[in-house]
Amino acid sequence: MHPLWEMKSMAGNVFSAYASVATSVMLLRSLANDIVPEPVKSFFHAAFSRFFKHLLDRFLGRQPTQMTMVVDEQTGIARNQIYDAAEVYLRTRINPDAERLKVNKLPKQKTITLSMVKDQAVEDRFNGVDLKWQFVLVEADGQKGGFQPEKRWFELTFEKSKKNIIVDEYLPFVLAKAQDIRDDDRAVKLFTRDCPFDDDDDGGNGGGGYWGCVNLDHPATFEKLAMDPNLKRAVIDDLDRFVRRKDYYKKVGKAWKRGYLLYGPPGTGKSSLVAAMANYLKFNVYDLELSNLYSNSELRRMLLCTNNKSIIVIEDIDCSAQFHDRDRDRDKEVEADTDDQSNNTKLTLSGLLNFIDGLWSTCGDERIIIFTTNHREKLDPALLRPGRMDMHIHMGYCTPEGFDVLALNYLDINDHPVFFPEIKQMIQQLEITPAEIAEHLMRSEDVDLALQGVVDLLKEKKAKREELYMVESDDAKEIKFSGDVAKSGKEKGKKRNFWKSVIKFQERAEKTKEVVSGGGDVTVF
Ligand SMILES: Nc1ncnc2c1ncn2[C@@H]1O[C@H](COP(=O)(O)OP(=O)(O)OP(=O)(O)O)[C@@H](O)[C@H]1O
Ligand SMILES: [Mg+2]
Repeated sequence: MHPLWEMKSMAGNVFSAYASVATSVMLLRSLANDIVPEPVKSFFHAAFSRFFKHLLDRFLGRQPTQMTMVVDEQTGIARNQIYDAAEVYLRTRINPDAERLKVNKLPKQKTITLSMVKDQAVEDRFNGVDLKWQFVLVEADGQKGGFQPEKRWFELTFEKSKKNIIVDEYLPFVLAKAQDIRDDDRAVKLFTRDCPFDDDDDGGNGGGGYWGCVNLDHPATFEKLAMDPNLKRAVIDDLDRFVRRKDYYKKVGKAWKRGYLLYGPPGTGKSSLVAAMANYLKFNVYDLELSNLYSNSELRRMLLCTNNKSIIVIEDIDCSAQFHDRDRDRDKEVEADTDDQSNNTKLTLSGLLNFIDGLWSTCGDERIIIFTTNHREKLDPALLRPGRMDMHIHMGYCTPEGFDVLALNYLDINDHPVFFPEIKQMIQQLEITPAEIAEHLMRSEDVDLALQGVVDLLKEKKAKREELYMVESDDAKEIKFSGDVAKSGKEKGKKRNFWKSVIKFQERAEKTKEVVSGGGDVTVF
């Protein structure tokens, strides 16, 4: 056959095949039209068109359909939480090789932060979805008529079909992550009643008018604490368990709070342990001085003005004279109740305990309450009852292991061939506090001189103790109270308030900073 005829007949075949397929499709369509209900039809129609569009995009090498969400800095007059969270979160996503970055540090921030510059983009990936954030900034403009303030927003671009994942999972993830980062960077605050400042500008009601606060820049950490390693581990584990058990507390119907009683001689690190706990958990500390309070209602008001994620510390609970006899307290309350003055009863132990157990249980999360005492034996049994304080922590005299921690902390040394064995041997035989040793370790920058100071201190102590033994049989009691413990100032009622000294120290540091930076132009508050 002539090739031209051959082509013609092939074209004819193709045409007739196409015509028959088209007829069948039309037939099927009209059949389907009659049988399949309208909603099902439109569902399949949308699904098929999406599928074919996707195939076509793939085939032509086109990007799948993207969508962009605009995250404005403000929503109306309020700040947009997603914008703020994105700003914080994206710091962790910025490519460190970027050619331009913004660098910031606020006065109360602990670390320097990097942030995006105008038009910078940051890529992210979440559950297999690729995302791109872009920071857009339109500078303030006073040229064309009215003043246009600076406008900032983020544009978040991703594959359109993943919108639900972004809204339901990714953005909540960004919000939570940003909160974690903020918590990490947050300076721990110390609240006391008569603090001269109130620099609590974080928008919370942590002060509530009753408390003044400063940043707690105390360097205490668990690593620096000289205490029994097993006990230290147990305390850290207990804190970890406490903070991660929110749901558990809810399930068993218990308030999410925990109580610790720290006891031991003066200078063994009880207050330092509280500061270490606060730094570890990033919880604020409220120093509740009971001697300043006169009624249960005042106490209740103060406690209600404390924030979640906080430690309330009541130092030297044994020194609060009114807290010795609970029965007497109860009698007083009954009297007051009959006078119809129940809200203004005198401050009592039962008032405190009731508040901790009752009212407070229903308002407030993640609270830790810590009592410290030098004399556990003097405490009201109500405080010691099992279940009242969840953990009793004994801070004891310095041990050889404790000395290792102190030497590393104060002198940066792990060992010393001459002094270490001698010091450790004497420490084992004596009752000496970490505070006393720390004080001597700080006396010189010269390692040998500092260690020699500790040896002299220990020898002196040893000699005194031997002297004490020699006369003990005559009149033990009298001699004991003329010894070191009595001279510590504690027994004489001149106890130094740890938290006030922290504030004083920080005040002094601030003033020194002003002198250095202000060239003599000092402002004294
Ligand atoms: N266990 C310790 N580890 C490290 N340093 C300690 C320890 N105990 C005391 N110190 C040092 O001694 C100082 C005083 O300790 P701290 O105020 O914590 O003792 P305390 O037990 O609270 O005493 P007090 O019963 O008098 O309140 C601390 O600032 C710290 O430098
Ligand atoms: Mg103390």
